[in-house]
Amino acid sequence: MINEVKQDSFSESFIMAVEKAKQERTEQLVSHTMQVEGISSIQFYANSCQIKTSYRHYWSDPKGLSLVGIGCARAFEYEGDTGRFHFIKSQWETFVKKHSITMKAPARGPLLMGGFRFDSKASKQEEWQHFPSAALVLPQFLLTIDCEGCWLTINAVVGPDEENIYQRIIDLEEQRERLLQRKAHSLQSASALKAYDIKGEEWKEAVACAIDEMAQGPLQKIVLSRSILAQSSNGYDIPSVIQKLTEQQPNSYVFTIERQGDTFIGATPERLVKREENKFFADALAGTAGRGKTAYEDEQLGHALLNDKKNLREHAYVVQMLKDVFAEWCESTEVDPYPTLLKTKDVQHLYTPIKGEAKSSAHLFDAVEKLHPTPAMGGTPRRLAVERITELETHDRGWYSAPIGWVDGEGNGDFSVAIRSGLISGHDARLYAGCGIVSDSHPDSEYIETEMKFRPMLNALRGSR
Ligand SMILES: C=C(O[C@H]1C=CC=C(C(=O)O)[C@@H]1O)C(=O)O
Ligand SMILES: [Mg+2]
Repeated sequence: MINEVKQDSFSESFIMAVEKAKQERTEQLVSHTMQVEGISSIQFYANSCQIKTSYRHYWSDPKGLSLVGIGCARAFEYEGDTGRFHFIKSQWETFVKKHSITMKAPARGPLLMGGFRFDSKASKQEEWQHFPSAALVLPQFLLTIDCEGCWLTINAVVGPDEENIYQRIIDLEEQRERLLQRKAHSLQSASALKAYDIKGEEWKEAVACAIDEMAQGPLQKIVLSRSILAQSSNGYDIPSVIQKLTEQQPNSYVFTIERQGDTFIGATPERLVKREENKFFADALAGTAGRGKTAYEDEQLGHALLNDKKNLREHAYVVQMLKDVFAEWCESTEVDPYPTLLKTKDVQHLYTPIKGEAKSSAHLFDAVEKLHPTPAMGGTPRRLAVERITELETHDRGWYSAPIGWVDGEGNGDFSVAIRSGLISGHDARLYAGCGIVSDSHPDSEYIETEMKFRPMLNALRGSR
């Protein structure tokens, strides 16, 4: 990897890499990171609308890390129905080794952003056509904002037969200047948003059917989701929607994955797994109540949730699964004995974080594969629940409730599960929300729970506060 830190040495690094590629007859990675000032992640994203590209990624976590990836220096994609996690892992490991990638700090420098489809075996519907079974991208431009500052990385892969070198450098430098322009993005709200229920009654019937099935076993829990369609006559201004989500959902991971003009976007409160060297972190987040209108009412609702048998059962399946999986590859695991509450603007959840120290060099993608889907997204037993989801749901989940996130050149990274989300294409936004169904669930109250879970996206699309 040719990586210079001098502020304006990108063109030198690029030329050196081309020379090396010609000498060694093999491709080279140029990755150039420099500190920048005075640009916000949303401004950067908004500026990227002037650049023609099929790939845009946004990620911000509740602790203050933001990543914006624009363009694609290399795509790692897989469309098959088995082995996708292993495929992506080995391709990225080979790439990292070949280019001797090292990081200056986690998430500053070469990293992948993207994710996976919920179920690689389920048949894909038209609306998800641009979203493969696995798709992670090394962005051409990456903005990293962390607690220490703001960095811009330019990544480019050059080959031995590279031509028009100077033109490529000029183009990249011009794009960099455009991305860093400091003019405030004027926020827009989508006017006249209309939301349509899709097959709501059918969904309740599917929930009732799952409850009946549980009486006979072996199905113990299943997460069933539904979809609604929101339409706006103006279309949507994605940077404005991101801005609303970050303002309204500070306890969530705000993300977008844009591919060929379609944008998968959301604000999820649920981490799947994070790796920091040999430490792994995961969240059990399942069991839901609404928020109160007053502090007193809110506390009452939270207290009732912490003592509600049905919600505690929904939650316990997730905690048990995380414990079992962590026990396989961690030598020590820490998990609280009782759940606490995690509150977002619209709902409160039962929450149990889990932490483990890996025995040996476990890879983040191995953890993602073992954990996905947890019983907060799929059910128990896992394989049966996923099969029944395909049969009982009437829409294609696509990337909803699937692992999305980032991984860097040293294997550190963070994946969440893409809930409280929707797929925007032109004037249409398809939103998704699901609920953990157990034997003492009631279709009508689960329906109300999905209505609460649609609110974060509906409010952000409307631009309301
Ligand atoms: C599947 C979703 O939520 C999951 C995460 C937290 C709480 C859940 C619940 O209480 O049912 C769900 O398991 C969704 O928001 O679409
Ligand atoms: Mg629930």
